[in-house]
Amino acid sequence: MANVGIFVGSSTGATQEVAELLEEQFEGAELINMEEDFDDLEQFDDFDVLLIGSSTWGQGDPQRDWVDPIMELESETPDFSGKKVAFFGAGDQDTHGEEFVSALVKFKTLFAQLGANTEFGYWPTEGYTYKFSAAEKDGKFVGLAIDKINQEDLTEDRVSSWASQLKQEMGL
Ligand SMILES: Cc1cc2nc3c(=O)[nH]c(=O)nc-3n(C[C@H](O)[C@H](O)[C@H](O)COP(=O)(O)O)c2cc1C
Repeated sequence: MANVGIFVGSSTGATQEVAELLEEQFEGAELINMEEDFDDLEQFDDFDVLLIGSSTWGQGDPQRDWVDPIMELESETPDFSGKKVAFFGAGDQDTHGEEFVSALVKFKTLFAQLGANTEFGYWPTEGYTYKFSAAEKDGKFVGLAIDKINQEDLTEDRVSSWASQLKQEMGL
């Protein structure tokens, strides 16, 4: 099995919870919390597969623990060609439905610019009610959208189906 690294930024634990569920699904995966475990960009080198997790804040912004790593990725532009990358994150489609999980697209754009293959883990928008999401492309989210605040009961099923989908798409 490929080395899977799950990198997650989470302020109230919602995206962290998803990361932990994913860790159970991918045998041998390593979970890196961006606040507690992340020191430098070389940590991405250890993995063939990256699962990148971030909630959305402000006007569709990434979670705060990602701010510095994103700036470093943008300035140092490491070569991520050969890596398979997918994205997940929590949002609030009711109170923040004007930018629901919008941060996911920023990660997808960045990792694609670094040469990674990011065409994995598109997720249906059916079953969500939101006004707008920058993370919606051709009628699908560019990664797994989770809403712990309004749809917590759906989280486990969403995570396990997304994990099965990724295993198939990535050939894991
Ligand atoms: C000030 C504030 C701004 C937020 N902005 C957004 C947003 O733009 N889009 C969204 O989907 N959710 C937004 N949220 C909701 C959070 O993403 C949501 O609470 C999420 O579960 C937090 O996940 P975390 O605990 O993994 O950080 C916002 C919440 C707060 C308090």
